[in-house]
Amino acid sequence: MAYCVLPRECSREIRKLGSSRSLNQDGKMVDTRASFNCFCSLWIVRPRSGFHLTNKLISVHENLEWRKGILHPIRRSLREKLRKITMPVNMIQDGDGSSRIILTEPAGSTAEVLLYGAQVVSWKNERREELLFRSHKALSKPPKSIKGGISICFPQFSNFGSLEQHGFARNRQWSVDDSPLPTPPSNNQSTVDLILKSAEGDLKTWPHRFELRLRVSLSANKLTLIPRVRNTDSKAFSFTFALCNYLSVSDISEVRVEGLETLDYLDNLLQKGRYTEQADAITFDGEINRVYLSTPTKIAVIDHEKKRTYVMRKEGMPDAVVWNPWDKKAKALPDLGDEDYKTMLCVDSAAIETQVILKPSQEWKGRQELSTVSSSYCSGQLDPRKVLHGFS
Ligand SMILES: O=P(O)(O)OC[C@H]1O[C@H](O)[C@H](O)[C@@H](O)[C@@H]1O
Repeated sequence: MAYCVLPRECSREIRKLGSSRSLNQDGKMVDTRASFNCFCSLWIVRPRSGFHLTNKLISVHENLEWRKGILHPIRRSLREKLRKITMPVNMIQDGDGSSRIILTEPAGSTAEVLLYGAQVVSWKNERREELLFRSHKALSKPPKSIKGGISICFPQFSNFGSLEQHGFARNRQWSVDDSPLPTPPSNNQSTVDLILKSAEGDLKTWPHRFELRLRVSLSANKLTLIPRVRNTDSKAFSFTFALCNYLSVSDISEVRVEGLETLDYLDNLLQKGRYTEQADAITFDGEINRVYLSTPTKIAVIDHEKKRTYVMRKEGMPDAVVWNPWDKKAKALPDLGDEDYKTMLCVDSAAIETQVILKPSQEWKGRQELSTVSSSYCSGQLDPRKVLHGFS
């Protein structure tokens, strides 16, 4: 059984495709008692409304349509029409009871967000290439979040405090936010707003009432995350925060991070001691686990082998964490494949060194934009001007 959120604007187009029938798991038309037109005009189709959708319906938004009882690649004329309308947000309830939201946009890129932990577990470009790493040994069952994607560290980053590693927000069930940010999402952007409110159980370990919101927006070649924390308590509280981004890279030995040179960092491998980065750019030949402090708003992760550069822009999160476990640590981590360290790099947006302090009713807001560009070479060297300044 699937939940499916359909945009009202799509209904006319889908009506043209449809009949008063639905699809079964094999993509074959089956009779339904109600009319297809009718449920297309609803925003949210819930099981209790009597309509049983299968995940195949989602395929409409993945450039497939059904004709004569089977799925076909979508016709260009229809695709053009769908391009002009706001893109849909689809929520799927999987067999194991977990819920995932699929974001799509006209150029063809997609993202997947779990309600569990508000974790982004997939971001694919228009060529269907996965841009986020996911462990081969990821434990995908709650209460442990999946190792990979983008996870929320709140109210504590890592072990910088007495709570569980990275805080509890990534191990809680979130909901879709029905009072989201007032600014409407812009055109050709697919957005979902999620919320986590303090629960009685968590007040025992972290005695502060809060609302944590996350907006995830997908547009062509760009994934934007906007976290917000509101103090709904009667006393002030403080927290650390991070968006833990597992980037997929072709070979960690060929990766270089620019934008962190000359900065001070706390080295988690050396009792959080403070050091100054001496290298021109960060390259990798062993375990690294550092919190770079007061970083610029733009950081580039250059994957030489793939000729792809991730550009990260961030606001409200002055620090940046760089983590790769390398071979020994990878082997010791139960939910990471032994060789996985070669194809991943964590570069996190974070607020760690200076805790965020919120008085009652105050709100903190961060923003992170991830995009990719093709890396260019000039006599075998990367042109840093292009990477850091030329692709806005
Ligand atoms: O394995 P996780 O709990 O998801 O954490 C993954 C990593 O996140 C951050 O980058 C920390 O600096 C690391 O110390 C930690 O191991």
